Amino acid sequence: MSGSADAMSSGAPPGLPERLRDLYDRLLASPRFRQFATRFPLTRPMARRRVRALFDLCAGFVYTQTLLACVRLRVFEILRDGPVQHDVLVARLGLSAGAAATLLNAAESLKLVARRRGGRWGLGALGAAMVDNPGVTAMVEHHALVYRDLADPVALLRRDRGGNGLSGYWPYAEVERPATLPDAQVAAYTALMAASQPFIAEEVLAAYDFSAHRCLLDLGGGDGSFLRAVAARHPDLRLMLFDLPAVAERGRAAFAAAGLAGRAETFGGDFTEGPMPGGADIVSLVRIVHDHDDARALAILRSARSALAPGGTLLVAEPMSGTPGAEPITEAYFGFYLLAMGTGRPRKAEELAALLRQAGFDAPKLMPTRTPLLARVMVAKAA
Ligand SMILES: CC(C)=CCC/C(C)=C/CC/C(C)=C/C=C/C(C)=C/C=C/C=C(C)/C=C/C=C(C)/C=C/C=C(C)/C=C/CC(C)(C)O
Ligand SMILES: C[S@@+](CC[C@H](N)C(=O)[O-])C[C@H]1O[C@@H](n2cnc3c(N)ncnc32)[C@H](O)[C@@H]1O
Repeated sequence: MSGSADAMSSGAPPGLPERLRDLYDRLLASPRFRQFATRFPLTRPMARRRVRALFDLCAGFVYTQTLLACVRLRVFEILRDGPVQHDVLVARLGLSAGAAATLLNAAESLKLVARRRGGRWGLGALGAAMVDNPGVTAMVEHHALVYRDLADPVALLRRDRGGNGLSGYWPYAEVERPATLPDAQVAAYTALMAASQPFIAEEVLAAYDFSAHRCLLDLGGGDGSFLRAVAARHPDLRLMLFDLPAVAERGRAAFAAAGLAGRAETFGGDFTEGPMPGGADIVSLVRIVHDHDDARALAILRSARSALAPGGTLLVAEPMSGTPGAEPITEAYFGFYLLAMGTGRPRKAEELAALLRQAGFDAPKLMPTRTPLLARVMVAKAA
């Protein structure tokens, strides 16, 4: 991994004066120097790492599509209970021997599957993480739409706001009155959010202890998946869900199906306008603020503030810019994703904290999360 970390930085030794850094960049950009560095034994390993890192950037889509093929052909499900003989696997994939070999060799190189003794295939280190991981599986499928918008990245950048597919997938990002959206337009994204909620909820629950609270209001809470995850850990907590009417309706049905109708209330409306339901001593905004430009984000935070008495708690959970080690995820992935969606941007913790203060919250504090690249958690108090 050190190779790719090295390639991630500009490569110049840290602390190098700007003038020398310019020189260093010019050296690296020179084809003659690159040829020399590839020949010279002491620089050759570094040169190889750079070639590999650049090749990975060139080939990323092929790696992605290898994963998609494995998901669609249910490779991880087939291998979940143990290694399978090559011929049996090929038959279950329904591919020719040659095509199956191409897929399996590619998947092996990407650590999705692994060769096992006796001509069998088992799960690779990364393939194992795909087993019973419906959130990531759903995202892999969802990326077909994301990459359609990114097929012409320059056109997307020139348009500046909104792709062709994603802004329609998240219609609240583009319509004037999102509260009027019908069920048909919220169903797909609500299901995607529900499927991917477990890996966010786990991070939040490990970072913040809800046991001191009586009632949690989740603003933009989707079908209530986050609230149900918190409820499972905190049996005495009352739950309130606020989302667009069509989404809140899905939440109401899901609470009833989970036997939580007596503990959970649902509210349909627009969280940029209010009014907000009262009675909560903690409000959560999970994967919400980064969806919106500053003015709307501020309106949502003010709504959250209006739902709380002074001293009440606000919890914001989402991926944030400036997370060490997560730069390609926050800057490249979520940066482009939100550009294609048409509103919002990943914010640095300090930028979020400034918005929170503007909206009437004090003492914003970043709580350590186990996997900050998936989500960070900021907590603040209503002033
Ligand atoms: C000693 C032994 C036996 C082993 C030691 C080795 C060891 C420690 C192995 C670790 C094994 C392990 C625990 C692996 C765990 C792997 C996990 C949990 C992997 C999880 C991966 C998660 C991924 C790839 C998440 C992807 C998430 C995506 C793509 C999210 C996209 C979100 C979007 C598009 C959100 C949209 C919402 C919006 C619109 C922005 O608001
Ligand atoms: C990215 S999803 C996050 C859902 C959920 N919090 C999660 O993390 O799984 C954003 C949510 O905000 C809701 N939303 C968007 N605009 C809204 C508005 N103006 N008023 C209320 N809810 C809104 C959407 O319906 C959706 O459920």
